[in-house]
Amino acid sequence: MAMMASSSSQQQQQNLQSLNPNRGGGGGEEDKGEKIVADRYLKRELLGEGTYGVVFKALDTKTGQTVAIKKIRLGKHKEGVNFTALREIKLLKELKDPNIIELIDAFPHKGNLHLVFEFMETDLEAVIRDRNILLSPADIKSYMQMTLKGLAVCHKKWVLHRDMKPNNLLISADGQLKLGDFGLARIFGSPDRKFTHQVFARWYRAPELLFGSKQYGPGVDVWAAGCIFAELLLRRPFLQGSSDIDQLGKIFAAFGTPKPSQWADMVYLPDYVEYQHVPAPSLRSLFTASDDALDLLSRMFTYDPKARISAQQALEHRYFSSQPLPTIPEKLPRPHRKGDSLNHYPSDFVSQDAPLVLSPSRKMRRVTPHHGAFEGNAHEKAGHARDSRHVGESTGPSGNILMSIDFEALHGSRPPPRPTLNSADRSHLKRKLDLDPDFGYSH
Ligand SMILES: Nc1ncnc2c1ncn2[C@@H]1O[C@H](COP(=O)(O)OP(=O)(O)OP(=O)(O)O)[C@@H](O)[C@H]1O
Repeated sequence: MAMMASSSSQQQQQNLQSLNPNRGGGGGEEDKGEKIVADRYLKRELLGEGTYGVVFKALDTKTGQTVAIKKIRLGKHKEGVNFTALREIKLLKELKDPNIIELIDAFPHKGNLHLVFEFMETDLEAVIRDRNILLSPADIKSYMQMTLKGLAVCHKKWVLHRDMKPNNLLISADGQLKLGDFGLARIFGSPDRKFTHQVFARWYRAPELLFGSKQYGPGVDVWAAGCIFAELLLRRPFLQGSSDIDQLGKIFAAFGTPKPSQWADMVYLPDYVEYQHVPAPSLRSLFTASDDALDLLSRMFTYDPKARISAQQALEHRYFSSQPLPTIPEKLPRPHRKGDSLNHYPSDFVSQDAPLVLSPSRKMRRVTPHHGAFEGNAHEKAGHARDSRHVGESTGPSGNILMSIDFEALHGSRPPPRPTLNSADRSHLKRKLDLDPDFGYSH
């Protein structure tokens, strides 16, 4: 339901005005030029660039509060933000909860939509990457509890996140974790697939999405939260697929290829391809965690989205009521200053023996330009595998999962050798996952 081009600009501004009834003036905000930001928001430094556009720090002169303004390129939405999007933004403004980042304001300026959020000191990715931070089981429990609380509130209102990953889990000065970017994927469409950001989002994607499901639900966020749980335990991203096919391969290597009895609807999904059977190793062989933690993790990683635990049920799991109780947010360890840990990798970062954090630096993630070679759904990436509808058979004599990244195009060099993943060799599985793709990020 795109807004009609003829009335778009004025209508958009009138609608956006309605998002912020406190702001004076009518539909002529763009005429005021730069002042529209300065009228209320004193622009400070650039904080970074994400999937939807740049984010800068600003001072809200009305309240004295420091805020983060996300400037959303309307790009393909040149005809304006559609009415559905406006309704959704309004809904997000009403979504107030201690574990959801507050959308304070929304307004158009110079053809961009500006979303004003409360300013947050750091994010969970920075915490996970900071080698100076020791995360106790109680700390991990606390971060997971806050993540699930935020999710449960949104799911209760039928809002999905769809882009859960550690850098979207922002942390305030008092240690509260808040879900950021909520609902943006639904409002503005899936993040621009040409940006490398998407590559990392894949690591958190649920199997039903990788198989092309169009009718997915809150389970996709719970799966992603499971990946974040795993990442907190391992201190590195858990399932780092290099393509959608490879992502599914890694999921199946970790949890076993799903049997029809586990997920009957799987075969009907649009991009379903058959994988060679791999048995499930025990979770205990992959994670060092309590029985309660592993039980919850396995419920969050349940294949059938209908059988997967909900965010609310997860909060009621005994993991959260058993000892040790979650650390109170103020006492949680955090990096000293935003970005510090990211700019100064400790020497053990490259050591083979140390737990490796394999995602690229934030800088690279923000500004790396289009690399379409990364993208495509499972169907497309299956290539000849799709023709036979049997990935395990079609990927070579050893049955290796198809690798679809053009490393030469990306980095001008061959990728480092990669381990194969659909071997059923349990004893080596954990090591294989550990070794997995440091595919040239440091190039
Ligand atoms: N509310 C906020 N307070 C402080 N910094 C923020 C806030 N929101 C975003 N940022 C910072 O702005 C930068 C860009 O954020 P943005 O959310 O647009 O993208 P991202 O999270 O880096 O990547 P992606 O778009 O893939 O999620 C990041 O450094 C992020 O930490």
